[in-house]
Amino acid sequence: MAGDKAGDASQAKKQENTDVLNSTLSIVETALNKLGYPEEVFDLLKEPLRMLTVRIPVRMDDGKVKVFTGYRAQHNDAIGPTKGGIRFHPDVTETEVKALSIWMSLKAGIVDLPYGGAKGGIICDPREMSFRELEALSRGYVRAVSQIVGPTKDIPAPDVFTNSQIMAWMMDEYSKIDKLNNPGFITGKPIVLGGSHGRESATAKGVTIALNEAAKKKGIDIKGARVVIQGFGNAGSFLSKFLHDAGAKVVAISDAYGALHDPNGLDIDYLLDRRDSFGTVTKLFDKTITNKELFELDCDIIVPAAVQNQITRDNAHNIKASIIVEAANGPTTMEATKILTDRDVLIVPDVLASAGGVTVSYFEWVQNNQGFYWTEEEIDRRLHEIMINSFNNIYHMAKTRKIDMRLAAYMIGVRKMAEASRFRGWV
Ligand SMILES: NC(=O)C1=CN([C@@H]2O[C@H](COP(=O)(O)OP(=O)(O)OC[C@H]3O[C@@H](n4cnc5c(N)ncnc54)[C@H](O)[C@@H]3O)[C@@H](O)[C@H]2O)C=CC1
Ligand SMILES: O=C(O)CCC(=O)C(=O)O
Repeated sequence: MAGDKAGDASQAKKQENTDVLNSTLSIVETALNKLGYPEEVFDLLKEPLRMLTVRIPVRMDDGKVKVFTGYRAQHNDAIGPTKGGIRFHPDVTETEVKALSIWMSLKAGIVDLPYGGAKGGIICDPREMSFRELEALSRGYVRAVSQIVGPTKDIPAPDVFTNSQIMAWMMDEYSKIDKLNNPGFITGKPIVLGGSHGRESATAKGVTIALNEAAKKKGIDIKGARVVIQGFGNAGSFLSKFLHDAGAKVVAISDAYGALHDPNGLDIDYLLDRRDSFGTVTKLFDKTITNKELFELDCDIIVPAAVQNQITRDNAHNIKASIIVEAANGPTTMEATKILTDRDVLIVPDVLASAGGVTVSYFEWVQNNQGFYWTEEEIDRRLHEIMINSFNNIYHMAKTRKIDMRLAAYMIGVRKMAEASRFRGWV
């Protein structure tokens, strides 16, 4: 028995930590320690203030009722209402939603929005559901969480496998419950329902700005730079277009089913034309490579824009890029971050690189509240200014403190929330 236990222990030691909540908390704790906050601040921030689990019955097209499980985590509302997307994905877990809500708090801190973080998720596979079933699920989720959300409480938005149509159904359902037309309840809506110009492409635009800044630091010219992008959904597809139009060579893209590679650069406009609404395109091709092979391709820049834990200690040593810009939430493990940083690969962390989405969501909410709408040029100008300042603050802190950009981003992201919690007398 003792021998078995020793074997189990060494096995556990060998396993890489891919628990996103656990990893995030260890960086939050380090950031708070470095900023000189007492342990009680970490104690407050290590769990969402509220975590609601809901069960959503939906009558499916075959006449049977299927009950889905969903979550809404509200991390910290010391600064203002909480904000964050809703994910529809078969792999959603309570732990993942908690981690995602903490990342939202950090993003809001980094780009200095008057929000705390939140996130929602439903365990489902929308790729296998009809339009009608998806509408029923979206409306059911809003009814289930309606007590804790609202334009001055918690404002949802799109994330993986959710889009402006789903936001529209959710807004309509909330407006019925609230007996008011309430566009500020949710962001990422269609423009005709109070959506903002530029929200659909905002995450990718923010990533592009961060990528450009990182390339300047590394002395890489975007024109001709070879870029690999994982994920061809909202973030990945717009990003491929922006980079292609800027003269970069997008040599590979992927979706959940595989990847396409051409060392001479892919025909991005053709692929954009053929992708479906879930960001799937590789199924149309015979010659594909795997998502695993994708990360080991010859290239200058990699952008993971799909799901978490894609760059791990198993592939970090084989990565050839000198810049990684994290459009996805949590794509790189802590061990991989260390391996890559030691190899002088510049990692622009998710909480900075992907903050363009929530920034333009904030603009959408402001426009809904004031009932006066801005042009796309206005949105772009404001987004550029915020992303460039945020990038440079974090880069500067990383350089002066001799730490990686992830820790620097966490230090900047957590500070305002910790201060607001202190002023309120919570800690
Ligand atoms: N949509 C937004 O505004 C924001 C999105 N993000 C993050 O960006 C990432 C992508 O989100 P979206 O583009 O909105 O999602 P999406 O649903 O539009 O697209 C997801 C893409 O990832 C691919 N994918 C899904 N599972 C995969 C897997 N296991 N392996 C490889 N590829 C897989 C899909 O095929 C699709 O191409 C997520 O991590 C999300 O949290 C971050 C900030 C804002
Ligand atoms: O647009 C928003 O409010 C949230 C976007 C989001 O979920 C994210 O940044 O991960």
